[in-house]
Amino acid sequence: MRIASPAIEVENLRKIYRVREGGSWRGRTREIVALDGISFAVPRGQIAGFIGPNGAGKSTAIKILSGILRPSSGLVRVGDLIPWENRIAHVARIGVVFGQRTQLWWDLSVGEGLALLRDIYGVEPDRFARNRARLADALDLHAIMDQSVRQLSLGQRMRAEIAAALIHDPEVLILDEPTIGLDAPSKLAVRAFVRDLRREQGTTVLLTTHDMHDIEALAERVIVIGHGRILADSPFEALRATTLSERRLEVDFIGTPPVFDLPPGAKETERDGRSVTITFDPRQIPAPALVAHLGALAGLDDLRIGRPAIEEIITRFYADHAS
Ligand SMILES: Nc1ncnc2c1ncn2[C@@H]1O[C@H](COP(=O)(O)OP(=O)(O)OP(=O)(O)O)[C@@H](O)[C@H]1O
Repeated sequence: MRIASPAIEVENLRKIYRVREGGSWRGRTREIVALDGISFAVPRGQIAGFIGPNGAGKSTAIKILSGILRPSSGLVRVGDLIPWENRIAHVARIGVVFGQRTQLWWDLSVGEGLALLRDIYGVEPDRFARNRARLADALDLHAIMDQSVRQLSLGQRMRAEIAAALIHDPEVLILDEPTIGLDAPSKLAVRAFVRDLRREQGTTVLLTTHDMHDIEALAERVIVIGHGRILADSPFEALRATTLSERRLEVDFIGTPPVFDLPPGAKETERDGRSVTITFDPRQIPAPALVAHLGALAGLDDLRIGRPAIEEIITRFYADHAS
């Protein structure tokens, strides 16, 4: 049996930018190593998060994957094609959404823009009609089909951008900050759409975002990049587990909290009015044992166990690898 090749393969990818010091053509050149030999593969049908702090090299990698930029060395295959060598065949197989800039034409209506893309990609009329109707339903575009892109709200424009990226049924969708600047309902709509797309069409998705809720909602796997290198590549839950096993217990008392001892593995980190926050390592002291220990205290009113927020996990992860 032939094992299907991954949708995206990246091997030892390097990109070095050469910039002139001081901007003058006579100045000395300086090298910026944006990608320092990254490797990863995304299997067909997976949603992979691609994250990292500012300047990590994400945009550079995405530009190479989209065929916009040539690497200095290394190998990339997207659906068995080398993006910068087979540009025309490559763009027919991928869809790209850049949250920060539009791919549509400002002066055309959404419908006209989709028709232009039909001609550019050579999508047959039947398939175009089916895709247009499906995307208009799923992304709620009917009311804005005749409106020019210039007049759209950011949320409407992002929905139109996603439709434009998918009108030709690409196998791979690259999303670069697809929820940036959107309000909460629009973010939820984009996430729900991407989830359905993967389930119904089996599209492979590479998702770059600084919104960790996008990652938590969508990515089965997270590739973390920093200083042009892969820092981690694992299921999101594994990243959470290796980064931080810490849990938090908030304890409210009816009056002023008493002073109390804690078992090993737990420590008091905050006292505020009637509440005390305790952080603990569940490998040393399981939550039920800690709760039982506190249950004996007088004046106990309420207990809440929580995990650190996802932003905190990622911030600590970046900080641990900052050198
Ligand atoms: N055209 C360019 N010329 C020179 N240096 C560049 C160029 N584009 C990016 N760089 C540099 O390469 C490094 C990686 O940048 P890149 O834009 O890929 O990072 P990023 O992870 O996308 O960051 P962000 O989250 O801020 O968008 C940075 O040091 C950046 O200054």
